[in-house]
Amino acid sequence: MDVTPGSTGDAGPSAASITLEGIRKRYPDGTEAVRELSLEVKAGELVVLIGPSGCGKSTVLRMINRLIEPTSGRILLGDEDVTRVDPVQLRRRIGYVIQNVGLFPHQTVSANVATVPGLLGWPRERTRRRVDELLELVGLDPAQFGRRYPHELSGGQRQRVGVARALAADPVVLLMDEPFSAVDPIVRTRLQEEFLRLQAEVRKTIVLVTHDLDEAVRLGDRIAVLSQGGRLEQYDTPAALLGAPASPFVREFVGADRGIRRLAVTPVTPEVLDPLPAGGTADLPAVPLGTSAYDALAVLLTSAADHAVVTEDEQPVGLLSRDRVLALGQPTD
Ligand SMILES: Nc1ncnc2c1ncn2[C@@H]1O[C@H](COP(=O)(O)OP(=O)(O)OP(=O)(O)O)[C@@H](O)[C@H]1O
Repeated sequence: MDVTPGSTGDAGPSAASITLEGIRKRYPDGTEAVRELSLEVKAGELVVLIGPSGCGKSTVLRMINRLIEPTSGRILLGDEDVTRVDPVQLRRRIGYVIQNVGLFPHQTVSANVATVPGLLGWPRERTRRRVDELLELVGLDPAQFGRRYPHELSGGQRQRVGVARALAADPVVLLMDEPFSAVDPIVRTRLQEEFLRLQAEVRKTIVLVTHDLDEAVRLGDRIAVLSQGGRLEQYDTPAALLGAPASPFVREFVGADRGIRRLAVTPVTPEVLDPLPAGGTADLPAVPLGTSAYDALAVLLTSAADHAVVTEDEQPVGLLSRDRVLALGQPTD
């Protein structure tokens, strides 16, 4: 697999779809961690696995890179059955990021990021260029951080090195198990935002496990909600999941404040606007079209107005009432 800068700009050869076909995992002690799960992740898509503790999320993730062998079922990367690939070779093509990063403590940041290129036998100069490129991509200056050791970094910086290391050999898939949970909430939000920017650039196929519904809603193109035994309760976009939970289990799981969460993922669109008043809109607060309903509501509450004027290219296009915004948070089921 070649790693030419610029070849990572779309979901072409640098990302592969993942298909789970009726996978099952029964541990030797008889625990049925995953009874039967089928799921398809498109190339370049970020899918979040979420569900209560012990429902089998990590087991599913680790079956994809064969750290855990499925008891039965098939897992395809693109159209290739992973159970027929040598597991060591497979793992070099799948980036894996875990909660406490798992950096090698006695190796520098650069050496950590160079791990997989080293295993693949890349020439030294190519590896060096790739390491610098990746450190820059995750927002760490190679000259400043490349020679440090993991203990000389903050938790957030370590996390970024973990992501850079996972991306080093341009994997076709990235698996992330609670990647942001070891840092405090403020750093966490910032890392999530940076990560979304990074994903917009590299467009990997990503499967991410989390306990945190806000994180799932913020990051996921689609969210798979699992219950005990790896049962798939719902597989949907964040807005659809929050707007129309498919079962009482999902409704309870997404919780009572889902209206607020829904506002955060619902943009203000022309359909919800009222016509502009004849008398002008001079005193009303303004929000651009496409703003989240959550941010629009915040503007209305802060200005104590009943309406905001919605703009496109700074031109007023309609009026948004507070009632209309609140209605956007109502479930559709
Ligand atoms: N090696 C093992 N042997 C036996 N049972 C196991 C093993 N590993 C995990 N399990 C069990 O399989 C089930 C699923 O575990 P898994 O770690 O996949 O869940 P999870 O959803 O990732 O949990 P958490 O959110 O708490 O990390 C649990 O009941 C767990 O106790």
